[in-house]
Amino acid sequence: MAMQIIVADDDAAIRTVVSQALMRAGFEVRVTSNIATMWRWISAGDGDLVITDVLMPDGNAFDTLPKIKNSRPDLPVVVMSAQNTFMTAIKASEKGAYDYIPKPFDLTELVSIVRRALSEPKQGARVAAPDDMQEAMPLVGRSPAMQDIYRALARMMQTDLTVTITGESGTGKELVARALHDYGRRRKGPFVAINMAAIPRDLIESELFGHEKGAFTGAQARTSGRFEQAEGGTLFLDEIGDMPMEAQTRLLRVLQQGEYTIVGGRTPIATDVRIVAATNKDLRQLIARGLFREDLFYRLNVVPLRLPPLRERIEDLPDLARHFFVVAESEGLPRKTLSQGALDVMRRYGWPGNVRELENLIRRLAALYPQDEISGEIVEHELINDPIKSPGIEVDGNKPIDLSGSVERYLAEYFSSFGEDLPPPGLHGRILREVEYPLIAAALAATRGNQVKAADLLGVNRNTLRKKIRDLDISVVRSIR
Ligand SMILES: Nc1ncnc2c1ncn2[C@@H]1O[C@H](COP(=O)(O)OP(=O)(O)OP(=O)(O)O)[C@@H](O)[C@H]1O
Repeated sequence: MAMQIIVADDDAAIRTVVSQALMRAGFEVRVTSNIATMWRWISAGDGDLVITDVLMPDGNAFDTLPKIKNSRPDLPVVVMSAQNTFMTAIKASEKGAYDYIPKPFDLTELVSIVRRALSEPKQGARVAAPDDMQEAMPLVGRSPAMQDIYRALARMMQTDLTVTITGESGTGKELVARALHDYGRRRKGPFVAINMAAIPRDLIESELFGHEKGAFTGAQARTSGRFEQAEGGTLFLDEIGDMPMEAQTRLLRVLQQGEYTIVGGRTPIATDVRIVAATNKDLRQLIARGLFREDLFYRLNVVPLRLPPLRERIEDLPDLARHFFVVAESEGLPRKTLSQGALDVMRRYGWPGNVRELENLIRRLAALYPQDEISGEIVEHELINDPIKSPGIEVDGNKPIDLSGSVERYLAEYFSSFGEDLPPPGLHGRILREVEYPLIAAALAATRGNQVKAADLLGVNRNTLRKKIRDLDISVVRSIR
């Protein structure tokens, strides 16, 4: 006997195309335009699988999902929605949906999801997570590329699988790692992040695994490592490509055996930590050059997740820009919008610094311009003057650059742009940041990203430099030479 699929959607066109595709694939189909009828059929024991829209005239399918899971735990429910956000994908998964498909969708894909759901062994009800999720949106963007990420994340939330996130700098790798933790089953445990590129190489092992008293010169007491701090939670290993070989060997052992020894210690310590790694380097290339262990790569790359650069999902730009303006507003900056011209300029731009660069630009626009609507010219001006992208300063004629004079002129213009009003508070910090950012970026560029040399050049302590790089959100690109 043919399997029966219940299709619920208030859009008649969708009901028609979906049921035709399913019937062609050999299924029996029943359609309805509302939740009440869908629930009546389900509670009567009808249907082998349900495909449902989220918003319907008589309610929200997410509210009915727990009821369905309760009365028929084995019945797979596929949720389709036009509200293609991170939260929809996560909610579908949390409420026990078998899968979530963003609209518009490909019918062939829908049919193959249905086939897969019906052929998989029944797992019974998944434990629905407590409904304490905030509706705050951690990830913004509705492009097809981000939809793929959301669906992958929704599936991985329910597992402890090791995930490696690749993507250019500023694409949101750390944010994704946090979302995996915050909405996953370890959300009650700690999230500990460690950036391999920001810690002196010879200290990485002891940072990660801790050390015994006297393990090396300067080790005055037993110290816990990040693994211990992340127990029961998630450890985010950022810039994993920068991990020294010895630390890689220890990490491999953790992944293979679930235990490690602290530096200078003997007794293995069992650990329960989910690993999420990230890199903006090509690990396969590092393997080829003998800088990364191949066996570790395979252990880490259980679930690879590639975050596309912003230029490959430029349709997300308006949503992202709006989001960052709202964030700026919540920090006390005035509300702003972008003109069509501004959006056009931004769409044409390449965004080498990805979402982080956009975020910084929006913050500058919100802080520095009095206009409510930002024009294309302003954006163009800001992008040309981006300290990171224009190392050479345009000097007219042979006039020497007078920094104080320039700042003075800038401030005069800035104040006058507010007319009778004062600029938003926090001016001191903002101006120093504006000066400090290009200064540090220039030092890093001149030393090809070598932080030791850059610290020397600037005459600051290495740790101070590291802190500033972090605080100012400067992306350090190290060139190999
Ligand atoms: N999809 C997104 N929605 C909202 N904010 C985002 C998104 N992606 C990135 N961001 C923001 O952009 C900034 C950079 O993101 P993040 O630090 O996660 O990038 P990254 O890939 O880890 O960068 P790096 O490789 O340089 O460490 C952060 O402030 C983050 O909140």
